[in-house]
Amino acid sequence: MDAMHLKYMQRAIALGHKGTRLSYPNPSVGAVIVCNDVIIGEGYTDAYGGPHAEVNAINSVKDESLLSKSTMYVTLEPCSHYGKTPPCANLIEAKKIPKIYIGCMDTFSKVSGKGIEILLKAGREVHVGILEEECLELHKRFLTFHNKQRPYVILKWAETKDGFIDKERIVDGIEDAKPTWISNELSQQKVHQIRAEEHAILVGTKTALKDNPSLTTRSVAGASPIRILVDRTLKVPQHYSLYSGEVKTFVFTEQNAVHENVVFKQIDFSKSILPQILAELHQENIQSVLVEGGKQLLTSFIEEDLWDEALVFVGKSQFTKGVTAPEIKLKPIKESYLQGDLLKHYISS
Ligand SMILES: NC(=O)C1=CN([C@@H]2O[C@H](COP(=O)(O)OP(=O)(O)OC[C@H]3O[C@@H](n4cnc5c(N)ncnc54)[C@H](OP(=O)(O)O)[C@@H]3O)[C@@H](O)[C@H]2O)C=CC1
Ligand SMILES: Nc1c(N[C@@H]2O[C@H](COP(=O)(O)O)[C@@H](O)[C@H]2O)[nH]c(=O)[nH]c1=O
Ligand SMILES: [Zn+2]
Repeated sequence: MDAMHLKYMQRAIALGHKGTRLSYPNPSVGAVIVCNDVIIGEGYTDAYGGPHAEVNAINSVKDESLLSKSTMYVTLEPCSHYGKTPPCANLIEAKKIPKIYIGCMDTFSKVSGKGIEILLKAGREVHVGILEEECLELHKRFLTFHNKQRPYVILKWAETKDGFIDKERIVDGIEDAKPTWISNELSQQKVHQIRAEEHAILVGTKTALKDNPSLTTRSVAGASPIRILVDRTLKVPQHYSLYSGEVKTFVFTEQNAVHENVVFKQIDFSKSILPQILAELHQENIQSVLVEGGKQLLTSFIEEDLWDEALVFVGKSQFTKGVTAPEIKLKPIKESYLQGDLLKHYISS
């Protein structure tokens, strides 16, 4: 592929990343319009209900007469259906844009191939699969949500150099519950950034009991994800942070209960809870979930093969004993350093 096409698709991808989370439940698409090797328009998907990337890119072009001599680069197949806005494929056709380079197909059943069909029928030159891997990465949450009928699942934990996620610690007092910090401050800020990119965040009962987490994004600019707690018998005290009401919170339980700051969702604990939780999150239109622990909950996602990515921060300390870390029997696809902490990035096979 010509380097020029890659360069413009790269720009479209960068634009797409700007809209992540804001566009839910729409995918955050990026689009660039080029005429005579000059970018004359660009855009990304607005917050839900607002214009799609292609519309914003077309509207940003000052001299509309150039559109009939231009090329559009768009990260995802243009839509072909009437949702909150009319189909982008029809607009591209109406504006007489002759060439369209598409990053990846939209496998969402209402579009899947139909956007491309409109453009081909209109006699346009269409190329599909430019920087496809990067475009699939950009749209991973949206595509997983529609293809697998569940949110994109990211596992995350911090472990010591010798493989522990916590010290040996008995918390009966409950009042003093707080996490044992393993990763450094930079990693903790990175975690807040990761939280800001995801739609929801999930923890198990013992993590909530021992750590009293807030699960917010307080050290970065983005919004906090919807908080989700698994608490079969409602052991977590209601003066704990998860009941603060500062962020929308769901509690999956077997109990029939009511609290003004959380939504209780009853599930059947006599069978695997993960498919039930994921189905309910799908129902709630939640496209991604970050699972932050603890060991039992993370391990069940690994054993039931219901995960897509894992992020493991390895700190410098050693505990010798304590709560052992979950295990992923794969090689990381990437390793990077954050001021001495190692961040291992796994992709489910
Ligand atoms: N370093 C790090 O990154 C992190 C460390 N931690 C640490 O991990 C420890 C907690 O881990 P762990 O003890 O494994 O506890 P979890 O947080 O995984 O909670 C376990 C409890 O949650 C419920 N539960 C979890 N998974 C399932 C499942 N698949 N099906 C049904 N119920 C489930 C059960 O509750 P019930 O028994 O009521 O049915 C279970 O006893 C703490 O010490 C915490 O500090 C936690 C998160 C991150
Ligand atoms: N100990 C530990 C983590 N612990 C995770 O962070 C949660 C606390 O979140 P918050 O209350 O928002 O600060 C805690 O319950 C657990 O899920 N995370 C890390 O990145 N590094 C660490 O060393
Ligand atoms: Zn569209």
